[in-house]
Amino acid sequence: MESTLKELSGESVLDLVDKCGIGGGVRDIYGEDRATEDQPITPWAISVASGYSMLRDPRHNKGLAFSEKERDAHYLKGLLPPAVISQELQEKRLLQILRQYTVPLHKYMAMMDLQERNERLFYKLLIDNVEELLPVVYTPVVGEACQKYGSIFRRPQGLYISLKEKGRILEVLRNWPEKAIQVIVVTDGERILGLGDLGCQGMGIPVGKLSLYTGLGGVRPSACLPITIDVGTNNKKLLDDEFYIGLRQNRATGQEYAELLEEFMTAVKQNYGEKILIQFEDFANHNAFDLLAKYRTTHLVFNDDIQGTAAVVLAGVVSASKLMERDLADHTFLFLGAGEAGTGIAELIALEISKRAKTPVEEARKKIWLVDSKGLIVSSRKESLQHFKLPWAHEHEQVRELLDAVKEIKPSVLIGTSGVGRTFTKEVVEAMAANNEKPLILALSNPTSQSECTAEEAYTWSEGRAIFASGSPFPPVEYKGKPYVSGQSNNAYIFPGFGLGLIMSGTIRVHDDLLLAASEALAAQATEENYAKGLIYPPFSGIRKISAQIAATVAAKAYELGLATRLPRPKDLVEFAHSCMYTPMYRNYR
Ligand SMILES: NC(=O)C1=CN([C@@H]2O[C@H](COP(=O)(O)OP(=O)(O)OC[C@H]3O[C@@H](n4cnc5c(N)ncnc54)[C@H](OP(=O)(O)O)[C@@H]3O)[C@@H](O)[C@H]2O)C=CC1
Ligand SMILES: CC(=O)C(=O)O
Ligand SMILES: [Mg+2]
Repeated sequence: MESTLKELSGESVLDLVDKCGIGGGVRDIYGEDRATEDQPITPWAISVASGYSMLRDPRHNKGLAFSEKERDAHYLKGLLPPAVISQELQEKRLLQILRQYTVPLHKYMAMMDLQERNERLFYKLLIDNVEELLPVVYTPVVGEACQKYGSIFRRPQGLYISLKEKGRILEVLRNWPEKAIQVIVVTDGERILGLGDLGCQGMGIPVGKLSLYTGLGGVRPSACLPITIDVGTNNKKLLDDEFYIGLRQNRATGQEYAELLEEFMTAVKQNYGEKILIQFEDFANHNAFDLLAKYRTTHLVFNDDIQGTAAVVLAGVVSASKLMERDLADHTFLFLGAGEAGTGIAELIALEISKRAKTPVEEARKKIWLVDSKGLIVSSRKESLQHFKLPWAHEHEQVRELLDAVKEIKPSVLIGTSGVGRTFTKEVVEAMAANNEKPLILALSNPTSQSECTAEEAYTWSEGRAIFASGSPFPPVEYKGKPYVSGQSNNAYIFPGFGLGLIMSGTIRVHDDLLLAASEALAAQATEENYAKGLIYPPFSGIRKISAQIAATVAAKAYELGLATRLPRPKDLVEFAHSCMYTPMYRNYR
């Protein structure tokens, strides 16, 4: 292997491991990413893959793109029809097939089949057509896929850890075939998008998020591990469903739950080391905040719903402020929904305002108001509020309805994080438009069915004046003959680049300043051209470049804070980020 790597890069294995492995960094010990398209690489497996097994291995399979030489050398003759076609042509054919499906779930299933069959083609298709395919492998369609996961189940993806494995979690982790894991996305399935408790069927979410780690952030697929922790479900419909794939019992809670999670967190570190990144995803808030608080000082963890969402929304608000010609500190914010996303965003906005104005964060919080299922969060409710709502319990009389809260508080920014669809009614949007020349309205709940309002509603009810973005995408809208393109305010803008930045710098802990850095990097990517169209985020079509910028900015901040362990610090972090990114082009096999 050493000579192969030397040929490829002119460096020894030790040089490479030193550069990319020890002390963090993206490992490329097989030289796959360094090889140019015309340089041959070895298709490493436990043994050299060949013949039929090579065709069945999604990491090496190229289908009809195997050359004559490769077919000869790897015992593929006769296993493929005679035609040799390029990856580009394969991509064209697949796109045509996908576009023929009229049912979105069928597109999702076709994409999952492709991922299982030919990994590089899957990622090439996704990267080249990200705006078209993001809604398929991610929200909204992944939501429906999770709801029907048992019925559409074909081959298992990811690792399932259930209560049955208590006491043996390390053993289960070791069953996973890849050893050099760098990022885990884990859920317990209790709050899947805005669809509630989907138990073990939440697996679609870590699988989808990790596809984006690779497609959008360039983290090697073999370094990604999706995990679902199955402690049961309280979803009666699923428990009664004969095709349900999870444990058929109500959720474990309290000590039983905490012990399983503790064993999991310990086993992950034992198996993969200190620098394994663990992303908590779609846990219910009664566990999410506690897990984050418990493990943020001992593990490299972050909660995407609380922290990733906060970074992307802060970036959107900063961009929108330019369009609104206002300072961040001059806004008044009102949230519908005071859970993970709502309070996470609120806290990061307050932190940014306090840093900019050099005022205490408590002062900055006073301009931010939240409404939960019981109404406006006010100080007279303090006795019964969950701990994460307490900082937002300002002095005010009780207000039950969102519309009344909008009229009383007169926010310039309205953010929906309730998980309940159609809650930004015509009256609510009209009230926002009555108080603001350009109201900023963010309907963040996913999937589309749970969006607080549609793009069309936001533009029509505000007479074309709203600046609007949503968690799941909406098609362009025409209002009074004028086209309106809305943005997608989704943590997918942040977590792939954020994770890459942590990994490539060997960062050992997540600090709030890293989230602020990621947010700033994203906001800086929005251009005048985007603003002119009313867009507060750059389009997803440029996401790999955006992710590299985010990764570099996050890594730079991590070095500054002394949290990065990959030394020496690369001089040009943007260039380093690009060089670390997985590219999905086929490689030639010797
Ligand atoms: N766009 C993005 O990137 C992201 C979007 N989201 C979306 O945000 C939504 C919420 O997620 P998350 O914060 O984690 O969920 P949580 O369960 O933590 O919070 C939901 C909040 O909404 C409140 N709520 C529920 N129903 C109503 C109602 N009818 N009126 C007013 N408030 C209500 C709840 O009130 P109470 O506390 O009283 O129960 C709670 O405060 C989901 O749909 C999710 O998909 C989440 C993360 C990222
Ligand atoms: C986007 C996301 O993370 C959510 O809706 O939960
Ligand atoms: Mg989520």
